[in-house]
Amino acid sequence: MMTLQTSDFTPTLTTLSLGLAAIWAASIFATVVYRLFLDPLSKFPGPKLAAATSLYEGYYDVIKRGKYIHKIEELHQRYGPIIRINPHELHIYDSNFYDHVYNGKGKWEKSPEYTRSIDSGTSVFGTVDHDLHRLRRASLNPFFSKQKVTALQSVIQDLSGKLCTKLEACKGTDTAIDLESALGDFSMDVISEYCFDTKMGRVDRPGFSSDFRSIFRGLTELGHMAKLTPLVMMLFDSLPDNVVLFLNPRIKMLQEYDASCLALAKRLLRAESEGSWEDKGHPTVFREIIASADLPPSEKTPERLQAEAKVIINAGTVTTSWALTSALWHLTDNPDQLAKLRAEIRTVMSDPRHKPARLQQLEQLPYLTAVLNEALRISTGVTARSARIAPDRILMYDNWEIPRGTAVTLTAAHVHFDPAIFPNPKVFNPERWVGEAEARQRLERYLVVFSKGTRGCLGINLAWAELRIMLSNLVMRMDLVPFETTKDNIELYSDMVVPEPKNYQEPAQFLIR
Ligand code: HEM
Repeated sequence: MMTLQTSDFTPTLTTLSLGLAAIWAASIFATVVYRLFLDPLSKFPGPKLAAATSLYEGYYDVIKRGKYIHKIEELHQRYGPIIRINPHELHIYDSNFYDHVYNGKGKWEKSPEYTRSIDSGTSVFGTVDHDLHRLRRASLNPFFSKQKVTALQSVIQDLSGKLCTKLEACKGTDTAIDLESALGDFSMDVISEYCFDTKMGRVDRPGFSSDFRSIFRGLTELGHMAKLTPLVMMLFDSLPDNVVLFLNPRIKMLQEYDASCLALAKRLLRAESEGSWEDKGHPTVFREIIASADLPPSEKTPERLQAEAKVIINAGTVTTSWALTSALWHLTDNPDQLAKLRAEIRTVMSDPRHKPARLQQLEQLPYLTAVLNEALRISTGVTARSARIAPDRILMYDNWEIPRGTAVTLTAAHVHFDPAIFPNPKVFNPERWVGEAEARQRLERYLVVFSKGTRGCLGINLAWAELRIMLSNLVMRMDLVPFETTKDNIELYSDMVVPEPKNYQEPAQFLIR
């Protein structure tokens, strides 16, 4: 009788493996050949390696930690104002072209490569399709209008007052405060109370040992890897909660927040279906979505509401707290500017502890606006490239025809540091925003920190209200003195979705005097 030996299989398995490897290599070869010679984007300048594979971008962003933003600038100097920076994306370095791509005219989609680095596609932020985005955004817009923010300013005032009182308790002590985290706690409390009528009580907690900075900055670490392959986020999302917690125990706070958003969404949906909805007079984002007559039931599931809550809190906290931290560091570094700012605020706030100024008064102060414009410019908000795609038309840049459906980006930081628009761009100079209305408006066109157009920031009015109220209360109530903190803790060094300074492991710390 014939016996079957393991070795009888060996040639077959080897042949099979080799065959598969050959098919895989051939498909990669074909993809590269297509990208380099046949793809409509192949006519655009740029390094061939970047056109052939996303690993080129990955090297700068994953291995060298968020440095593609600077490499792209270098590539523009070599190849010109429009270049292909990865197999699917064109990048333009021309501040005057920003609002040709980021605007509200015609259909604009987002690129899935970008959105998947932050969101699974269920929230307004992560929506790729133009029409679905319009529908989702329309239900939220009224809630974030200027009128609504002005009406709900007491939420911001109360929390700002609480944080100032807590900071004042450290006056004259040697407690060094991680200001970004303290301000992050404030922003998170504002958003959860303003948007969801839920108190997180982060400012109320004793002490300043906040987990805010490590959590939110840590969240962006996966972003660049997720851009390279969808598998990263799929894997991360499919991990059970306790595994995620084991890998990063600090994430607990966000898990609890996610769970409470889901519970709240379920409660409200149940109340709606039972007709027991109790109107407490404080609108919430969830209620706006549930009440929207235009959104179909599939848009009102608890999971969708939860996704919206998550993205709003993520988008609104690190950004606002970083802009404030940057403003305060630069002001302490420029005592003349701080004195000028205080003199202006004093005209509407003679007793900061007991009678803080109203938002409408603060909005009339030109130097306060100038300081914040400059802080927003130099701190630059979001560093991630957010591509826009015109799905139905050819775009023109100079004599270049950009095929329909192509991902096109400009980088906000390149505009904010363009010396032709902002001379000495690395210098904090609020004075550049003071002057004739016409010149100021011209300059404001280039402040793109909130992006522009249909996909621009949803929370811009809320952000401005927080910035004005918090900065004016802080500078009028105390002196902040940087502690072991230099520009290396503040200046943009890497793009980790949000700006990251060189000394990113150490927070910007301040003593209170
Ligand atoms: C200084 C503070 C802020 C800055 C610099 C900022 C910046 C931005 C930028 C650049 C975008 C566009 C991103 C993209 O193109 O993909 C954006 C979108 C968004 N922001 Fe803000 N943001 C700030 C505050 C806020 C606040 C306070 C909230 C909410 C409470 C918020 C909620 C959102 C949402 C939901 C989106 C997505 C909008 C959409 O896709 O329709 N942001 N933000």
